[in-house]
Amino acid sequence: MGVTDRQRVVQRLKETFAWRETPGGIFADLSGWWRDAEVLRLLGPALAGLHADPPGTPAPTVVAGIETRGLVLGPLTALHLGVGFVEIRKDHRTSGDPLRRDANDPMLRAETPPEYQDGGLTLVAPRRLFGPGDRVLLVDEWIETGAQANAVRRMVGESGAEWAGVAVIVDASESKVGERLGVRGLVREDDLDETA
Ligand SMILES: O=P(O)(O)OC[C@H]1O[C@H](OP(=O)(O)OP(=O)(O)O)[C@H](O)[C@@H]1O
Repeated sequence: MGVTDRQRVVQRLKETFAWRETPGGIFADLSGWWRDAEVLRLLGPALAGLHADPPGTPAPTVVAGIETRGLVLGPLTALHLGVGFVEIRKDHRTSGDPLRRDANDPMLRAETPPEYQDGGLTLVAPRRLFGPGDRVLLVDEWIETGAQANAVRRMVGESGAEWAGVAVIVDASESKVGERLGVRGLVREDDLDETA
């Protein structure tokens, strides 16, 4: 992706983003991003390109994405990299899925801290989907505390695969979290003008 395309997608991301005031507080409304054909066309290459920094960084062999938005952005990025995609599920949302309860298909599991999102989250993925020899790039729309990305990194480590970092649209992480997890973002949260 050329510099111009990267600048263009960042511009469109800002233009189609909205902070919405609700009775529960101010929330980021990302629906304008997915509705915009140009954002959708440019996001995969833009997220894939983040990982090539610094130049010479070995390419990922697989992309992973956490539900919900990672299931959209991960495949867009994987398509551009020419690799496959692994869905990382939230365990409490998979309780009705018999495939997640198959003893012959063991799961990698990792928990966030218990105070995260009022009680903690357990992330799961089938163990057979990545392992030694793989470099796993996590793709997401937003990173803040890094709790979910850190849980995925532990799953990747347990599998024997290598961690290739996180490519994200909005990096709202503290610098020490970003450095520890290898986060690269298209925009910082501060770039999303509150008055947009
Ligand atoms: O850096 P962190 O503090 O871990 O936060 C970032 C995570 O939070 C959001 O997921 P969320 O659980 O809100 O996804 P949802 O759309 O499924 O509710 C986002 O997609 C990241 O996965």
